[in-house]
Amino acid sequence: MTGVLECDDLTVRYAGNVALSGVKISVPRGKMIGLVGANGAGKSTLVNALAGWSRGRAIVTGKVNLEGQGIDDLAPHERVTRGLTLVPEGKNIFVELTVDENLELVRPPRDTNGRHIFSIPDVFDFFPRLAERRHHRGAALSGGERQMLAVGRALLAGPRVLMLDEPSAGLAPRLISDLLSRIRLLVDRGLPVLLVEQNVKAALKVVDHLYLLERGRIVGEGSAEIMAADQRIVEAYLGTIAAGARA
Ligand SMILES: Nc1ncnc2c1ncn2[C@@H]1O[C@H](COP(=O)(O)OP(=O)(O)OP(=O)(O)O)[C@@H](O)[C@H]1O
Repeated sequence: MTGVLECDDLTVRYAGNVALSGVKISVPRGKMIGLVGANGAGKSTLVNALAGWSRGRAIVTGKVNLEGQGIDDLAPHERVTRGLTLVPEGKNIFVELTVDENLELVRPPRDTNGRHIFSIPDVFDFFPRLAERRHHRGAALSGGERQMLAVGRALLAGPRVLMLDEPSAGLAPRLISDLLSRIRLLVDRGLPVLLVEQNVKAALKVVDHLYLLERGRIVGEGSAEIMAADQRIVEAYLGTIAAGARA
């Protein structure tokens, strides 16, 4: 295994119901890796299992490695301390606090070795809209601004690798491509990103490599170029593009 974050034979069961089965993925240094699949395919189950938590009583087996070290026995907060950062679906901000306060609350990592270090001015450089809204409370932000704030908070924690669970949920198409291209800039600065995305068309524009998850199993993977031509991806997610190309 050579990625910054890897898992092998990762399996998650909920009361006998298998939500994830024998999953192997790798997130290499400086790459953006996409994970797509239909509703209920197991995408959130996978990133949550990597982060060390589950929404219910789950039995998790298999191996998870961060920088070559097994982290299977670590609690979620210990994984965060090691630099494995997840922005979960539904954001992760304090709605009663201002943008500034949300950012100031994040404790930077003690051990900066191998971490991607960002300051609050860096966050404002990546998301200028947040700087304009810095005195507004989380509750007053739009969906896109909340997502930027959630990502900004994750950056301040000094990630080794950043996992994003459907950052585009609820955003207008123009905002989706803007957000994803800003995240791509972070990757180009070296930060490895695992992106769970329902908008496959938008994901294919920014990721290096894509995994396709169906009913808890990885059923396809490849470069963005190869996966954009994969029959299953075209039929399930890019139908209108294919139809447009034929017209
Ligand atoms: N707490 C839970 N208890 C029991 N089953 C669960 C639980 N959470 C998820 N599941 C099941 O695990 C499977 C995968 O769900 P998951 O939410 O990971 O899918 P997803 O691909 O993220 O879907 P979506 O895009 O709708 O969020 C589904 O069959 C779901 O019903």
